[in-house]
Amino acid sequence: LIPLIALVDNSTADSRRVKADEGVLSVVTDSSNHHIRFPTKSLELTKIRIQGATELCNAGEQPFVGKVDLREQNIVDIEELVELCTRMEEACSGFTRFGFCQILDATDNFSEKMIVGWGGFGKVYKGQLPGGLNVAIKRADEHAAMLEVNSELQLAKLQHANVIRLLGWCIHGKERILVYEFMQNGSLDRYLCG
Ligand SMILES: Nc1ncnc2c1ncn2[C@@H]1O[C@H](COP(=O)(O)OP(=O)(O)OP(=O)(O)O)[C@@H](O)[C@H]1O
Repeated sequence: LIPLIALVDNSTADSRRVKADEGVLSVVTDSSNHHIRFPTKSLELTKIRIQGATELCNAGEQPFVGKVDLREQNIVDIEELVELCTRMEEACSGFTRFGFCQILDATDNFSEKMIVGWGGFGKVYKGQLPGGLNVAIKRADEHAAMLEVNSELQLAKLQHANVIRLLGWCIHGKERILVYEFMQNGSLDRYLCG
């Protein structure tokens, strides 16, 4: 499981080499632009640098050794992915960023039996976090347009007693996942429409 992590700095002529800041892994991309070489084994890759900008994003913790083929990992466009992560970090600041492994654990590997509903965004799974908290995990369909993810996010940012609370999010490869508090009593439409 390789996450969406890259240090890609196109801001200078010798853009292939990305310098490390404190706590940030230094990587060198090869000429095909599809590989990222990790000069050393890192067990604590926690941040990414984007386009030479100063801001750093949490990028989860993953072990990496040597060379990673982004295409094999279904990460087709690393820049898009990095940009998406940045936007999510901005849009969802204050919300937890869940690791994909946490999501897999919580949903028993997206088991069918954990599905509680299906909406315009995609399937909704019931999950349980390690502390025992029940959550609703919304997994965007592969074809779900970015528009839907964004509008879901706009709604999620509303903080109100009568609006389901967004707890966090996860982006992994092509996966777009939102984690909400779980509503034990089901959907309102069941009460309204029977
Ligand atoms: N937080 C939650 N807790 C419990 N169940 C949920 C939660 N969120 C969604 N569900 C279940 O998943 C179903 C689909 O929800 P979702 O919000 O994705 O779509 P919708 O609002 O019903 O439709 P649309 O996305 O098309 O507007 C709901 O009808 C409900 O049964």
